[in-house]
Amino acid sequence: MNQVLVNDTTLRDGEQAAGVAFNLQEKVAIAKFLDTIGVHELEVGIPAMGEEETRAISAITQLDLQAKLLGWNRAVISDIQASIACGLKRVHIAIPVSGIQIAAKFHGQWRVTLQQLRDSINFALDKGLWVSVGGEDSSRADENFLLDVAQYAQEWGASRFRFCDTVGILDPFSTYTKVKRLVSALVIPVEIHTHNDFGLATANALAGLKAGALSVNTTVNGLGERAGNAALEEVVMALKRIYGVNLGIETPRLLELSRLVAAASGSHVPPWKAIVGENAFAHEAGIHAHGVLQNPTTYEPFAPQEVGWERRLVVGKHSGRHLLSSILQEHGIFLSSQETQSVLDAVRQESVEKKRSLTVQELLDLVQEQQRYSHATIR
Ligand SMILES: CC(=O)SCCNC(=O)CCNC(=O)[C@H](O)C(C)(C)COP(=O)(O)OP(=O)(O)OC[C@H]1O[C@@H](n2cnc3c(N)ncnc32)[C@H](O)[C@@H]1OP(=O)(O)O
Ligand SMILES: O=C(O)CCC(=O)C(=O)O
Repeated sequence: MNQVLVNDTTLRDGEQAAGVAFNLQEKVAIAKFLDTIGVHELEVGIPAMGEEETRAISAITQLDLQAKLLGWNRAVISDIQASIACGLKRVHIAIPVSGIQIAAKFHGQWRVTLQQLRDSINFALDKGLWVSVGGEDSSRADENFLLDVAQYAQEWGASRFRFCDTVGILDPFSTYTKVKRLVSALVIPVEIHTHNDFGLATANALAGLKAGALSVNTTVNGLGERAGNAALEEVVMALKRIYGVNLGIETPRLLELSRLVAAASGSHVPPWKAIVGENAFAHEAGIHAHGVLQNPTTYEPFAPQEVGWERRLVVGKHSGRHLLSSILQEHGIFLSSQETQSVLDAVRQESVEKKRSLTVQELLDLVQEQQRYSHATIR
């Protein structure tokens, strides 16, 4: 897996998330950031969408980024002309490959579908473009038909084939089997594109890579159609930490990138989101905090700084004496075991009332209050 390339599609599939609409400045800022941290390839948008989108894509193509830039196209010549007009040198041409999609979009006329693909590949190659082909809905396609389309794409001059689990219906085992078969049948590299409808996008992306795909589509924060795509930060960190594959991406900036995309997309990242959620390195529970105070690796898969976080130890409903004492001692407060327990009881009560963990100041206020009224406490 050492040769894996990340082709991030935050600016295309990410932006397809319902309600998400980046402006030109946001698209440019995201592209620059992805490039700066070392993401290898960016799918920057869909030139066929019209003037506003082509202006943003053209602005990105003029940045002279290190990352390779790809425009998404239907198998339609005018789409490819729009990509050329943006200054793109690489085009992705998508074609539906499942019976369901060919029936709905091409009235079941698969020969017409293939002819359109051939014509658009020819057109793009004639214009000197690098061409990738995407099998939309590959996961639901008849497997022999999928192989035929991919082999035709290769024969007609495509340089890569994208296997798409468009509606996210695969699991890692079926992804592995299907992608392996495709990889074995082709000379050109395979790219894996997964969706998160069952929460398996990252796992499936990794399974595709294990099966021999050499390129993976990701989006920052897992943004994308419906339940989203495989998250860049998850794929990069899983490759680094589970498989020992370092892609050369500057991981300490992943949090900053996540915040940039969250702001531009107007979509909050859930606190429990892997890698970039605000609870990813927060510890409240007594047993965990006790362990982390001794040795952080007891409850952390890797150091928070590796992805831009600082560790947080917070007191709340589930905290225990060790954490409480440690925080208070940092503030010069040393309580007896009985006093600690009584502050802990008050912390639990207040956390339930506030429905959150407490700030350090709230904890200190509680201690002060407990000490002031200790004479009134029923023991
Ligand atoms: C799985 C994916 O994510 S695919 C990418 C999806 N992304 C988007 O749709 C976002 C951007 N899309 C758009 O801006 C518009 O849909 C456009 C500009 C591409 C096309 O807009 P419109 O001309 O208004 O068509 P509309 O979107 O209603 O319908 C899609 C058309 O593309 C055709 N089409 C869909 N996929 C393909 C394909 N891979 N190759 C060729 N034609 C295709 C459909 O059959 C339909 O054709 P028709 O107009 O001849 O019936
Ligand atoms: O590139 C393609 O072929 C389609 C990509 C896609 O977004 C999908 O199938 O989910």
